[in-house]
Amino acid sequence: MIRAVPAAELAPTTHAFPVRARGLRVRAGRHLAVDGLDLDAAVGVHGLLGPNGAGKTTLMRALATVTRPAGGQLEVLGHRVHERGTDLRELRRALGYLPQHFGFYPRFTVREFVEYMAWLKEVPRREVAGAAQRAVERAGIADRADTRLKTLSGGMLRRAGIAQAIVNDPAVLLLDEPTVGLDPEQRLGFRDLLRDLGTGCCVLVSTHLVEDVAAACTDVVLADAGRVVWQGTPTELAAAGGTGDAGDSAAERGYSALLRRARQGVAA
Ligand SMILES: Nc1ncnc2c1ncn2[C@@H]1O[C@H](COP(=O)(O)OP(=O)(O)OP(=O)(O)O)[C@@H](O)[C@H]1O
Repeated sequence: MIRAVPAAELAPTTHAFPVRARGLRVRAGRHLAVDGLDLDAAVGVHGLLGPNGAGKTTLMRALATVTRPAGGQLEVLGHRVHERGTDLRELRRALGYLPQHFGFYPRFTVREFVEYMAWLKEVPRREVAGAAQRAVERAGIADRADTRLKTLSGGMLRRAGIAQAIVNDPAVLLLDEPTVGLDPEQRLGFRDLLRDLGTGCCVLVSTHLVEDVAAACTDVVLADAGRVVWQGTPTELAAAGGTGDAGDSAAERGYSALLRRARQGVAA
């Protein structure tokens, strides 16, 4: 007898939450910079906000599998990152990561750099050139693709960093302060790119620019002292503040109010 195979069994593996953390702890040096963090992140754009030292970069590094968790659970695309012995190679092929500070060979051109990263991500050899071209176009740096990295401005270098992060069409994309150094026009363009990327990918973007999050993210994650203290939509963020809260916009006032309430809750 022939059994009808449900479509779900034929579909590629999908995860309701490509990123799941429970009680996650991650060290930065000797300091527990992430300490008891819970997070569920679905496909979409998640804006990670929080004051200096909240643990955003340390969380990104754990998600990127650069730093092993010190405790708790972290699952990325179903891979149990917290477990010793987990083979992370397959997961790394499906990740894109723009670190806060990234190293590069200054004599490489943008294209060479992006192709090199495609090769490291094990993009099939015959697809590397096309994937790199698409990535530099999406990141808005195609016209400088054959320029050496060492001659680029800070903003252009950031774009090259974004191009290398998306060259493998990642399922989880981690962008640590991607708008640093971008001028206002570039930032507006970057918001469009974020919205576009978030349609099929779980994007986590850390930034201090509350306005970028309000404009381009589907979800806001507020971190403080190594934990997620609030998660909601940009509309909910904007509605959380009042006239007495610090900030130049509704989103900024919401940010101030939520952080204050979280700290009062901790202190109570
Ligand atoms: N190598 C290290 N050794 C000791 N402490 C560290 C180290 N790196 C980071 N820290 C501390 O860990 C905490 C979290 O740092 P992290 O860089 O993750 O925060 P962040 O939210 O990304 O901050 P920022 O917004 O300033 O980038 C900070 O208090 C920082 O001083």
